Amino acid sequence: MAIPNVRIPSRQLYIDGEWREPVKKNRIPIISPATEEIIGEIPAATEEDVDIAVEAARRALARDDWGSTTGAQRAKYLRAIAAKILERKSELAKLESLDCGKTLFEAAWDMDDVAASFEYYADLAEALDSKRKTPVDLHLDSFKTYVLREPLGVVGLITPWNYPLLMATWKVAPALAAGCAAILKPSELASITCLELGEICREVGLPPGALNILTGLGPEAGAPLVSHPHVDKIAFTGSGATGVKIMTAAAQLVKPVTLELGGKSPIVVFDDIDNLDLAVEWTLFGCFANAGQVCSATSRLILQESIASEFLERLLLWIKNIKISDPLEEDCKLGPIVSSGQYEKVLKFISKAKDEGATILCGGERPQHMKKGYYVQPTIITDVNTSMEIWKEEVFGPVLCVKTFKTEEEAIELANDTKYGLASAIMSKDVERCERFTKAFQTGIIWFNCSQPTFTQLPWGGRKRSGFGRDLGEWNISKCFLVLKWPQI
Ligand SMILES: NC(=O)C1=CN([C@@H]2O[C@H](COP(=O)(O)OP(=O)(O)OC[C@H]3O[C@@H](n4cnc5c(N)ncnc54)[C@H](O)[C@@H]3O)[C@@H](O)[C@H]2O)C=CC1
Ligand code: BAL
Ligand code: NA
Repeated sequence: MAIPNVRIPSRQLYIDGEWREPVKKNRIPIISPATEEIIGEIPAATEEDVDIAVEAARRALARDDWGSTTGAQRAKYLRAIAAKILERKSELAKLESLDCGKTLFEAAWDMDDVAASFEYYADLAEALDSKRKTPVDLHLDSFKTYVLREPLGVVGLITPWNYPLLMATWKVAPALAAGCAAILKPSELASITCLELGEICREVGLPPGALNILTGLGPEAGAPLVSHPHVDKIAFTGSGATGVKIMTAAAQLVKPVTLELGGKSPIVVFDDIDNLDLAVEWTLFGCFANAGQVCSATSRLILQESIASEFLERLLLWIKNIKISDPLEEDCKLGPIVSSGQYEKVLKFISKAKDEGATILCGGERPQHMKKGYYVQPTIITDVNTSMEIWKEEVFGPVLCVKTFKTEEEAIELANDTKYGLASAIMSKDVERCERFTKAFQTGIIWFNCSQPTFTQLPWGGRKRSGFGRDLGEWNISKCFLVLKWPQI
């Protein structure tokens, strides 16, 4: 099978509209998750570069060419970025796939979503112009006022590796639509396409400093951004542990944060489903898409006892059709885990589950035909109890754990038996029951008879330890990147 060729561009940090070598000249190797070979390198920013980028962002806000733009003017830049993404879609998808190991098919999907997000926030930027000033009637002759919506200022956007360019876009597009100046810090494990976003911004003539892109390590490039006194807000997607560090550091400056921290989401399957195979397909997609490296992956299957054995048999049949290969190969359905560290972590979760007495129904190991690369077989774990680590902790790999239930009450209790609250799914043909679950599920996102479809118009985010704040939708702009004030006139 021919693997498509693509050149990895050599880039510097994107600061003030230009490529700029990191002050300390450090670089980080890019390791292919499919071959374990070094395939390039990215610049590694440190505190010194953060200072330079923050100054560039502040200057952009002070300059008319960015700081005094209307929403309609900013929408033009966003649309131009969307058009360039689509123009380079096939190359960007290949770069994404090479960098983080996701299948080429899924990477191409991501690029469509990236372009659609920029388009969507272009529409919202235009709509902002008429909402900038909202008169409020105080029913008084002596006092008049209005509420003014302004960009929040300089915002730091710290993003993960599972959907590298898409997760960056979910924050960059609304920040620019609102008129903020942004500093994006992508994950050191997958930064290639985010650097290409810098090139695209340069090509479309986005005013210098409006978006700056600092690649580098979390503690060296992310932490100084969080503690910088002139960064007005941090929006973060990633692990709970890093979320806690960010919130703690930001609290010292009373800096607002939004946190999207993943989860351990349930998929509850009732015995009244019409189409067993369709439910099986959604269950597999919900847990194994992107090799399970999805914050909203429905990785706890809660299955009605009466159909459990038949459902599991079908899962096992379907799982055999999942093609595991180099993610750039056509028809690949499951690529590698992003890095050796994450790969080891996933295997450790599986071996701990075994030690705690669970049964590995299938998978659990490296696929024998893949000699190199961080591949893990799609894995189903049964005989799980609620005190086991595999039930409680986010694996971020292709690992599904299963528990059965008899009654609806029991299903609800199991579904909510988690510290997380990002997403949940229910499979049942009983519409009223689905409605009851809408209320019962303690999560921000709820799917009926499917798992994972995501829409740019709808708020994305969690409850409990999955964090707070929302990406996507109009709430993202209004709550994260705009600030309200009112003058008495
Ligand atoms: N919610 C989600 O979508 C994601 C959840 N995760 C979870 O996190 C686990 C570990 O993955 P990691 O790559 O280590 O995630 P991470 O949370 O450490 O990384 C996310 C981002 O935070 C940055 N970062 C790390 N330490 C920082 C600090 N002290 N200050 C500021 N920024 C910092 C990283 O450089 C990266 O850009 C995964 O196994 C998974 O469970 C990982 C990626 C995405
Ligand atoms: N479906 C994309 C959301 C995430 O994993 O962060
Ligand atoms: Na990578």
